[in-house]
Amino acid sequence: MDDAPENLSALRKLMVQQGYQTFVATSGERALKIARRVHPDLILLDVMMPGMDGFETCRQLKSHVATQGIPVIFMSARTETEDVVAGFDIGAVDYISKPLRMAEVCARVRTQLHIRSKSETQEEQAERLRTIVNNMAEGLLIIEADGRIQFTNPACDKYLGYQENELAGRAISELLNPLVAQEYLDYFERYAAAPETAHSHGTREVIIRHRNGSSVCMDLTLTPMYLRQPLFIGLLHDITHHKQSEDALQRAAMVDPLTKIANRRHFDTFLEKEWQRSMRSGLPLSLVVLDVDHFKLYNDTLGHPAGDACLQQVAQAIASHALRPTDLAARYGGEEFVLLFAETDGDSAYLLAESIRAHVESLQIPHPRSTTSAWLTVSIGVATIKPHQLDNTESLFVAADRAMYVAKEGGRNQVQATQTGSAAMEAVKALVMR
Ligand SMILES: Nc1nc2c(ncn2[C@@H]2O[C@H](COP(=O)(O)OP(=O)(O)OP(=O)(O)O)[C@@H](O)[C@H]2O)c(=O)[nH]1
Repeated sequence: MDDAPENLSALRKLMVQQGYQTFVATSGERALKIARRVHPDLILLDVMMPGMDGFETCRQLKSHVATQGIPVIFMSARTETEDVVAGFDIGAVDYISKPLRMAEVCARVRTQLHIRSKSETQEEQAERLRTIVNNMAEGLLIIEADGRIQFTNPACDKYLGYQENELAGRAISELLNPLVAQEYLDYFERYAAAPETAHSHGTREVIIRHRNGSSVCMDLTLTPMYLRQPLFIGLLHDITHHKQSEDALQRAAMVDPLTKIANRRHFDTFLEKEWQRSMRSGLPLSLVVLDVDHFKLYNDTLGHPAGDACLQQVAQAIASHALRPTDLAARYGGEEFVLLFAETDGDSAYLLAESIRAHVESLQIPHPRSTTSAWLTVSIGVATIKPHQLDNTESLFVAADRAMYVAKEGGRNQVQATQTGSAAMEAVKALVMR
């Protein structure tokens, strides 16, 4: 922009020669209009103009959001320091003195365009990265070597229930369990001491404390980075849903579909665990085996679906007696149920078995053709053992089964118990006695 047409045409010619697309204006108003319309990469502004001068034009360019980013170079015969400083204060990027030396104009224009194109790419890149970080589904954390959180993205804040910037400055130990946090801190320290030798920490499943106190299960991928200082980029991936369905599947695999109490597989695992515990503690373990009396007859008389419903009722009654965390009731097969009472001696187990028997009888499930009772009944065998290294669970089952058959033969609807002692211990004792 210049009010002198000869200056304008000389400048235009020069710019066109350099390969720039050029627009000219002889007044501030016209220059503003063109600037808003074509959004040029650079504006050369004459300072002294009739009407709106160059400084005012520049002020207006800078006050308008669409034009404030366009670099302005002043051209003026007024080259006193205060004029030049005033030009820069208004927001110019350069100040060229008149009369113009065209080679100098070209050099200054080239420099400004170069700076602008570079800073634009940097800004664009930063903007792109910001958009990605703010919109990605994964939670992002930047952690410093001392375990302090430097930055979190919105997904991370959302997963963990925090406001924007609320996590910055906090320690990761506030989010993780102390052992896991210490493991990470040790890793950070190792990496900070020798960044070139340390390996990536990879991905692991962690339980993170939500702001509301609950726990969320997440995959945390940690990548070390050296950006003027050692930093750790954490990526959080929510696996709570995945975990829930995994847990549901696992639970389903432990439950008998008909009666909804533990299945045989679960019982065997449970027994194995309690057996080991009992060996360490020296406390007795009692196994109760129950079999529904004349159940074939029940099915034959009332039909298989009635048999199923009856098994469900019996299962619930039995399970209601497994009250302690060390007790477990399970359907072991067909119409056979088992209960484990850990840390329970023979007398207590007998009493428990007797109350289960009475409970089933009290359900008064009609069994029209039973020769034992008008109601459905169960026969129960109890075996108790203080297991030793050389014993196995099999022998406990055999003992309880035998007791159960004694109950069947003794007229059904009764409990029979056997104190097996420890078969292995008995064998050892027998050897010593010899
Ligand atoms: N309705 C139903 N019946 C089952 C199920 N599993 C096993 N049974 C039946 O349970 C019956 C078990 O019969 P038996 O082992 O001969 O013994 P019982 O008739 O109970 O007689 P005792 O044990 O001698 O008192 C069989 O007829 C099986 O078909 C089931 O899931 N549902």
